[in-house]
Amino acid sequence: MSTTRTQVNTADAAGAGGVRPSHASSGTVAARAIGLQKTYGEKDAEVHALRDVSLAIPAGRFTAIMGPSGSGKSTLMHCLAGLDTPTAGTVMIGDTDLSRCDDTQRTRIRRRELGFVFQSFNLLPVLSARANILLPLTLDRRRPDRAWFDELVHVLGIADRLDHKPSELSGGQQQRVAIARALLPRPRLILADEPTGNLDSHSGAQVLSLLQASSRRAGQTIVMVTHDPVAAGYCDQVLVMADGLLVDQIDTPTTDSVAAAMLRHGSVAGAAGVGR
Ligand SMILES: Nc1ncnc2c1ncn2[C@@H]1O[C@H](COP(=O)(O)OP(=O)(O)OP(=O)(O)O)[C@@H](O)[C@H]1O
Repeated sequence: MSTTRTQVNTADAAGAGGVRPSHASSGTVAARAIGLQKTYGEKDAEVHALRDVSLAIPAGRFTAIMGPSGSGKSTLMHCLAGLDTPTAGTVMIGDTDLSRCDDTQRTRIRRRELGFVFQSFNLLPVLSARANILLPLTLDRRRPDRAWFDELVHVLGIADRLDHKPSELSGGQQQRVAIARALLPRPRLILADEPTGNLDSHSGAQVLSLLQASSRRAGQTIVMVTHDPVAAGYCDQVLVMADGLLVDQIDTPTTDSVAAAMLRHGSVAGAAGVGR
């Protein structure tokens, strides 16, 4: 499908030669996509999920990715996470080019540097909530920070659900277990695909405050896909996707500025999440 959309390129902005985003004062980039393309299917069934996306995720900041359904947000997250291989282009995590890593190196980066919260939670059904939260550290033979574990399960409201299996938890509780699992190892980069999608407004606001504090206090880099302008208002910047392209960037977003951008780019503002 051809497109007349104007493309934004934040990779230039945070790299050489461009206008640096005002908030990226340290200039450090946690992750970068360069000319990223992802095509699913073949011939008549081809879907260009990512057409040509270049962006820089500033370190220590909370970034939202927004855009209409099908615009390529999840595909971008999966490519940034090294879970999906781009058809063309490069993903850099810090200074490491993911495409040049072998499976062992990629696994090490995923375990040591990245944390994920997916729409499907990806909790192991046979394990308790506690064991699920501890799993990334267990696999990496690392000891958990007990105080941080206790704080996380308390703030996320799952302290009394730790001995339950995922099937014994509500969708919102499973989501909060997945968030605790992602945050406990204190990864440098957290990729969260609609982390407040299954939560009521109170729990959603708590999760967003926790994510915001993780970037402001602990310097973690967080990238969150959301459809919700209120959720995006917790972020330092919003990147807007449409038709597999990055089409807009909003610095120091507010609920109103995000809602206006969503309407401009064809999303239904406030369709989901904590804004209702
Ligand atoms: N495994 C796949 N095989 C074929 N097409 C796919 C696959 N995954 C995604 N797509 C297509 O790629 C496009 C982008 O999908 P993606 O899930 O990245 O969009 P999205 O912006 O995250 O959407 P949503 O907001 O609805 O979650 C869509 O047209 C989708 O149907």
